[in-house]
Amino acid sequence: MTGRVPPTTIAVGSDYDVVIGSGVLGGVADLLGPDVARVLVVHPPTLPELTARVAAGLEARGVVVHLAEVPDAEAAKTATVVAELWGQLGRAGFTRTDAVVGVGGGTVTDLAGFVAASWLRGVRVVQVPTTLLGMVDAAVGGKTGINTAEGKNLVGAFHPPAGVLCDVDVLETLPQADLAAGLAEVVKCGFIADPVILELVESAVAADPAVARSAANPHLRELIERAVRVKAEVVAADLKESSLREILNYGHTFGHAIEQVERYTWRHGEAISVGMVYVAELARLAGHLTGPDGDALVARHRSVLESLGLPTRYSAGRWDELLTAMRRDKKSRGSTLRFVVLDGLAQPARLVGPDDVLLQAAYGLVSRAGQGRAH
Ligand SMILES: NC(=O)c1ccc[n+]([C@@H]2O[C@H](COP(=O)([O-])OP(=O)(O)OC[C@H]3O[C@@H](n4cnc5c(N)ncnc54)[C@H](O)[C@@H]3O)[C@@H](O)[C@H]2O)c1
Ligand SMILES: O=C(O)C(=O)C[C@@H](O)[C@H](O)[C@H](O)COP(=O)(O)O
Ligand SMILES: [Zn+2]
Repeated sequence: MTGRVPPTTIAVGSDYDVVIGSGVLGGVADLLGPDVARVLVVHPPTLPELTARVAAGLEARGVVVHLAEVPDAEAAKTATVVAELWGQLGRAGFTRTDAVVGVGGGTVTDLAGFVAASWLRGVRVVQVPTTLLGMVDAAVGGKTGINTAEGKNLVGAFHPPAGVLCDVDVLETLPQADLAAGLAEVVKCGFIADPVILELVESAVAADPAVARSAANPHLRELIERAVRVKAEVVAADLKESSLREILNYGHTFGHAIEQVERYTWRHGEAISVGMVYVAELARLAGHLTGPDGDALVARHRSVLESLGLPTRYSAGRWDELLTAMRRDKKSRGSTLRFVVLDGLAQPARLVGPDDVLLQAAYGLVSRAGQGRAH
């Protein structure tokens, strides 16, 4: 895929680097610092070989490795799992010079980051994302967290990693649906900040739609780098989401609600795909997207996402549950819902407290009786 291309390093402000390339996994030990004696490697059950490679690399540098296998996917992001990992760290005597390494998709990097943020009030974490979504989004930016029964990512901390290593070779084994889910967050970066991303996706789809949705997408490396650059720039300016960072949450108010209502049986990127179409429709109804250009931009959301095999519709008849979940969105202020919308391509804005009639009308435009993930 990207075999001979040298690694690219993208700095997140002056805090840490995201390294993207082929065979970059060996860099984990260098990011942990000279004092580290113990490392907890948090990993899913699906990646035994990759985990063993990371562990062997650390052991070769004299580090004592403790492996923590956690449940796959969203089941990892629970208080129960966090408490188990705290127990493991305590029994092994982890001190402030020791560290956590997250090897896995976004669920693992969110969990590992939160465990590192909370242990002894903060130890070093190095993130080794193994999904496209983890590389372009979850592992970058220091947002860590877990879910509670009441909603998505309701408990967490801002805890930037010491570094992020994105080894693009590992994407070869990623299931196609997970690759496409990662592309949803890449496309998000295209709509909020970097339209070249959309052009690259559209040209790959025009050449071969099946290839465009796979790790063989000829633009994949550039897409990863562009999405990471968008995120790095935003996060460097506003780590704690006082304002600008909210744009990375485009499509997430409705998307997170779908995830919760569906009890996390939808992939995050799939839910965010529908969420982006929802908020594009809402922006049009609320007068943020107007005229033929506005119509075309809403249509482009559907065409790009559907061309990648991503869902753009959600079942009808779930409005009350969705609204309850949306009210717990972190962008809400009191009982006022706030959405990231577009005033145009790469022109993010905020929609504050839209009328319930508009909210529900936008739902009508993305829902169809009896349809779940179908387009
Ligand atoms: N912190 C943030 O800023 C941020 C940003 C975006 C998303 N997220 C979170 O990320 C999570 C979604 O992450 P995800 O899409 O990576 O899902 P995931 O972590 O569930 O991984 C998807 C699936 O791929 C498998 N997998 C991982 N790497 C693989 C590989 N190389 N080969 C084969 N299989 C592999 C996993 O075992 C899992 O079954 C959500 O919880 C979301 O909330 C966080
Ligand atoms: O980094 C951010 O900020 C984001 O919002 C990126 C999102 O893609 C990501 O899903 C994030 O975890 C959502 O955060 P939340 O604050 O809405 O839980
Ligand atoms: Zn997301």
